[in-house]
Amino acid sequence: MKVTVVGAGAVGASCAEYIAIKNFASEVVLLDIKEGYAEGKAMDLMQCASLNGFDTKISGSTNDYLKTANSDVCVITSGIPRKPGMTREELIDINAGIVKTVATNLIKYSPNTILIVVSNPMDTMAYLVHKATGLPKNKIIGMGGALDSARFKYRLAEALDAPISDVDGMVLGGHSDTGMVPLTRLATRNSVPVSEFLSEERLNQVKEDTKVGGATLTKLLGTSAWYAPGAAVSAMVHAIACDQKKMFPCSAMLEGEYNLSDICLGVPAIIGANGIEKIVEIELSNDEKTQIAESAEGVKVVNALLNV
Ligand SMILES: NC(=O)c1ccc[n+]([C@@H]2O[C@H](COP(=O)([O-])OP(=O)(O)OC[C@H]3O[C@@H](n4cnc5c(N)ncnc54)[C@H](O)[C@@H]3O)[C@@H](O)[C@H]2O)c1
Ligand SMILES: O=C(O)C[C@H](O)C(=O)O
Repeated sequence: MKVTVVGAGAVGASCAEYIAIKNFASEVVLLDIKEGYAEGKAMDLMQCASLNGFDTKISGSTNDYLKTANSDVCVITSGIPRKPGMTREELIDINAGIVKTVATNLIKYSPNTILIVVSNPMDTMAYLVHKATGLPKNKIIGMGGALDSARFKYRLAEALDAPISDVDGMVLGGHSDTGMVPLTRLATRNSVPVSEFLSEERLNQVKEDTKVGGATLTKLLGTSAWYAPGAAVSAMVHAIACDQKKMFPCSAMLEGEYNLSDICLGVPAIIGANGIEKIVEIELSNDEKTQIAESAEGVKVVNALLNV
């Protein structure tokens, strides 16, 4: 399994590190536009190999896409992150140009690759990659819901005073401060609905804290987060590499599912060797359906800013 990660910044390097530590990929290529940066990150990461016990070969490239040729999976993390006080949507002008160029370059050398889109505003960037590359819909996966669900579980465990491994839950909808739809109704602690343990008010607090998870970290860090984003991407790459058929909420191109079309939005999907192998349509309450529809409206407004 050969994986390329474009953008050797905070998220890209974290993603490469987690992929290597899990030892399922033979090769990871880090590519960045900044001269020598990806080579430096790759060398630093390779010097962890004997300490962390992995055999994955990590190499760096300054914008030379030939080195990415025949990648099975390519991850796009290139672009600018937000600063405190900004929304993800404000990144569109700069990131759309970067993501479009990067995606086009990647598929020139790896026409059969699966692309995982991370750069923000992610749902719109995934949509742009569909329009720019014409790859089949199973081959373009937007990463957002895996991260948002991990944050949801963190907040649920905090509220329950329980270990995170006791908790399960999922966040659908757009990867934005207002568009996320944490499914509190379906969240459980060891199969017991969390509403058995938490008041409606506390659950609403969990929901709100989850939705602003990225903004909270951006305020604390001065730039956006990277450890959990990197871990979320590596979990998805792992599912592809090992054909796990694991269900992740991810941004998928919809063609009628959830009554939506021509939009990439966070929905549950089975991820395996063929990328998005199935979009899972779960029964939602009327209130949840409304929230998903509103979330989709928000993403469509941002998509309309693209020249596609
Ligand atoms: N979808 C998610 O859940 C999620 C999570 C975290 C971050 N993000 C997004 O990921 C992106 C990266 O965040 P970060 O914290 O790693 O930023 P960063 O600034 O640390 O890294 C970005 C890297 O991209 C590189 N780059 C810029 N233009 C490029 C090009 N044309 N080709 C190759 N490389 C290029 C930069 O040189 C830089 O090293 C941001 O847009 C951020 O908002 C998304
Ligand atoms: O919050 C951000 O801007 C980055 C990312 O989308 C995140 O959720 O951490």
